Amino acid sequence: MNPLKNTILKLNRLILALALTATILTLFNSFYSNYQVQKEQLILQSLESNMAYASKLSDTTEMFLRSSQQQLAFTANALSEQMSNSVRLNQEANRLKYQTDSFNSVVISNELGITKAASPEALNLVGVKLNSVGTTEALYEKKALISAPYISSINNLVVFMSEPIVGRNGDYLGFLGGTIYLKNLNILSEILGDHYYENGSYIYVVDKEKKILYHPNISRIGTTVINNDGLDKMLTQKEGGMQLINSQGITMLAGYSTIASTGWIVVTQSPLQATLEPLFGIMQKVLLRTLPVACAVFLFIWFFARSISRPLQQLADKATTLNSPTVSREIESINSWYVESHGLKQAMLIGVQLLQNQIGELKRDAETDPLTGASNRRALQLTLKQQIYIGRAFSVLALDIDFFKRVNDTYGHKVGDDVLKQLTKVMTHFSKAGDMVSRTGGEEFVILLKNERLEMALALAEQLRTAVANEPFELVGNITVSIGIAHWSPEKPQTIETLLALADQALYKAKEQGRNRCVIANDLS
Ligand SMILES: Nc1nc2c(ncn2[C@@H]2O[C@H](COP(=O)(O)OP(=O)(O)OP(=O)(O)O)[C@@H](O)[C@H]2O)c(=O)[nH]1
Repeated sequence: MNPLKNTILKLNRLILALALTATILTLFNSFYSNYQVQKEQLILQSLESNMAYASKLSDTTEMFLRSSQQQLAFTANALSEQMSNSVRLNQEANRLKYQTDSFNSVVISNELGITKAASPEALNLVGVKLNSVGTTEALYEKKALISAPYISSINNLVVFMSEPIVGRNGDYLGFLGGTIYLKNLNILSEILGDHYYENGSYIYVVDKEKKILYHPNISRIGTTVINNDGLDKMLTQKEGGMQLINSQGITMLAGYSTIASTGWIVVTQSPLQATLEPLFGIMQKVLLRTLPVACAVFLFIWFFARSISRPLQQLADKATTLNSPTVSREIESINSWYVESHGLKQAMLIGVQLLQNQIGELKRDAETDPLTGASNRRALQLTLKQQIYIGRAFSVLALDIDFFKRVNDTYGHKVGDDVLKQLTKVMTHFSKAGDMVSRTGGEEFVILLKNERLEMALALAEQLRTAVANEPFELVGNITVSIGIAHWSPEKPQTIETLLALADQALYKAKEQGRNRCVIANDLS
């Protein structure tokens, strides 16, 4: 087992991991960016609509205040010669109170602050000297005023609007005042309350001292806003939008606008959480739309990466079986469709060719006798093994030159070598395809004959012996050989050693019997 296989990641898996990681990261990135963009968009939209709303409401309130002030101014002017006419004063007070919804109550006071007329009359203020913040300020300032909120003499939280009454000669004759009861149904609550909407959004109005003039929660009217991290900025910047945490600790998206004549600030705000509520649905849609594309991208990357890795993997597989005889053909059939894999394939093919040539050469060297070119004993052993393994009958001829020593002694070793080479040629000429001529010793040879019958082997041996005897060898003339014949058959199987020993024995007999002859071995077993 290859231990590397357990520790090193397979290219296929790496590619799969790469494709998966790339897809997930892309999906996550697109999802996250989308989420951020959508969130910012929703926040921006909410801020803008709250700003527009606050601006519109502050304009409306400003218009109302101006028109109320004009009404007071007009009436005050009309009363400049009527201060002693209590009937007329009452009429004007009632007209101002009932003709419009501008004021919850109306008072007309003289230059000493004593009430000359009041509406509604049930207040019973006529003849009373008013000491409230609004009336005192009106008497003191003697000009058109809108007061800060305060608790009135009849215990109402109010804002007091007043206009001085001036005689023809410029004498100060008193003032005409209209009161807005902040905690009761009033013109402000009508203007602002109409626009109150659900989902936690609301409108409130504060004055410069952060005192609440209008709030959908009546109990908060008249209280001072604390723990609101945005209000200070609103007071300095007059108009705009911001994210803030309100006094209840809720994150709000607020639009604000200052009413120019009073410095009051109209704030319209919506909870961040409510604003972002549609985000979940939007992101679900985004996910549903992105997912199929992401899957397609994943499949594409995976398929493409696999196509890139396939030839490399196939070449790597083949690299482990370079000694296989079919490896060249198998490498050839690999589809190397891009330059690098093609280069690798060519390099492997050249390598395999070189390797196989060298293996072939080494094999030949290892199995060949260098002098005669015949097979050596090792090659003979291998072929005999194969032959026995196949189980088909065959014969072996053990052949030895007669009196070869004399040849050497007479003509020299070199001539002896030439005789050995020429004899090998004669034997090769007589052997058929598949037969094998091998040199097993100095001047000893073994011929493997793959014919099945012993008689055939004997006949061939005789022909060979005769041919050698008739063959002229240069300088030496004629030589003879003796041959021992042994046979192997599946019916009488023998080991290689026994078979060769039998052939040698037969050869020995041939020598004994006078040489230049063929002898069949007796069965030793
Ligand atoms: N030239 C040459 N001679 C060899 C080689 N190998 C062995 N010989 C010689 O072969 C001769 C064999 O001699 P012997 O074993 O006495 O046999 P022989 O003279 O052939 O006599 P018999 O076999 O009994 O007929 C020896 O002189 C060896 O030196 C070789 O490679 N080249």
